[in-house]
Amino acid sequence: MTAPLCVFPDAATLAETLADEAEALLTDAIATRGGASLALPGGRTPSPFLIALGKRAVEWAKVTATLVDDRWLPPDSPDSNAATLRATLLAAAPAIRFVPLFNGAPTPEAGEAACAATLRVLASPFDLVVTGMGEDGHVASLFPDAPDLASALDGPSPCRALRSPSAPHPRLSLTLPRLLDSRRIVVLITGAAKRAVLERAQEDGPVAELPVRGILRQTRTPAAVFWSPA
Ligand SMILES: O=C1O[C@H](COP(=O)(O)O)[C@@H](O)[C@H](O)[C@H]1O
Repeated sequence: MTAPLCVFPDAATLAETLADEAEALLTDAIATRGGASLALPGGRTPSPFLIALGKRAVEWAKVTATLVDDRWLPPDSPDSNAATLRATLLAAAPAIRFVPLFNGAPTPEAGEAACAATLRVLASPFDLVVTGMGEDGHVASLFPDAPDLASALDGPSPCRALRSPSAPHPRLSLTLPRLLDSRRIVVLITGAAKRAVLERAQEDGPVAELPVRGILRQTRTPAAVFWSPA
């Protein structure tokens, strides 16, 4: 595995340590380039980190944030990743320029081209990408059982509409090349089940079987896995 595994005693320590690193990266980007950009995960695991990050003294008006993926749902849906971000980081730091993935089109397939156009005008590379991982090895919404996965693991588009028979809601996800178009990428996971998946991902096998391998194996972007037991 090229990405080191950083083990923390608990989720709170993990969250504070990652918030420290994110604060330093954003502060440096603002000082060096006048602005900073990051892409953030949905799901349940990242909330302590997003809350911790919101308490940091960053010049938030100079920060642009988007999501690594979202469920194709209106932003007030409780299952929307944008709703989670609004309830955590954006509640504490409303000056952030938030660029949602959901754009109101009836399906992610219908919204994909407009979303790709929006993403293409964002800064490249991101200063930081944080992604979660599911127990099937998916990162962002790169699900192993999504029929269109191959086109999201490779290819020029920054985002893809994806549907997984095992996941609720159709999705819009950053593609693997866009996720890796970052100065730093961190996979944020907790629990024994995900640690076991991570160990399986270190074995030989295709990226399409466990998409997290696409982050662990690459050498383009400095990567790490942050894990705590709970
Ligand atoms: O559906 C999703 O799941 C993954 C993992 O979520 P978690 O609740 O197990 O942490 C998440 O990283 C992704 O952004 C989300 O859309």
